[in-house]
Amino acid sequence: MDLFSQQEGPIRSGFQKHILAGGELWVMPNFLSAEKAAAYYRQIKETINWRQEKIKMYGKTHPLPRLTAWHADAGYHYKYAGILCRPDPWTPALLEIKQQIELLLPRQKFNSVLLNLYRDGHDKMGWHADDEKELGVNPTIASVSLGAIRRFDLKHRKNKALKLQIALSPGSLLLMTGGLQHHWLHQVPAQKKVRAARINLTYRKIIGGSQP
Ligand SMILES: O=C(O)CCC(=O)C(=O)O
Ligand SMILES: [Fe+2]
Repeated sequence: MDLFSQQEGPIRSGFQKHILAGGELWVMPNFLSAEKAAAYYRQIKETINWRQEKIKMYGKTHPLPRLTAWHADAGYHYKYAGILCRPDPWTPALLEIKQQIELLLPRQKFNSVLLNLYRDGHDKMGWHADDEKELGVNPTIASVSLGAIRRFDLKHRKNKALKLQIALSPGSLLLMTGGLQHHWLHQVPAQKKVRAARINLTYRKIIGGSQP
């Protein structure tokens, strides 16, 4: 049994299945055409109210090394790294992309998206798992990449020999599901030679809308 076990044919064959040690990672490199990906990149970069969040570590505050935004159905707040995100409403582009992903995954509906803007190769995201309790057990997370190609690394939490590096190109769709968040960590490392910006959209399903 895996994410596409009841679904043969063109949808499944558009995906590369990468790992299966306790979790599943699927990549569809050509989810969006190059033209569509470029148009969404421009549109999203310009229309989103990007925020510079700060995190507190050892009593000191640091700016997050990327800009972020949180768009969701009304009432779906999200808390990570001590940051409380109040939802902004869906924009047409974010909703359109969500619907295109849901066509591939008929049993999965998302109610939120976390946006990350890596302004250049200095911006990054450290090792973590998307294992907040609001996502439930074994969540399916759908991640769309736009703009610059960046590296995406995964490592198994216990078995140091299990690791994977992939390049996420614009227009690609990556799915993380099964026990992946439980058994693996992921990161987007700095790549200081990269000059261009990258936008990443991670669609999620938050369980139980919470008011702060
Ligand atoms: O930028 C990416 O590809 C990863 C983003 C991510 O891991 C997250 O938002 O939790
Ligand atoms: Fe993540």
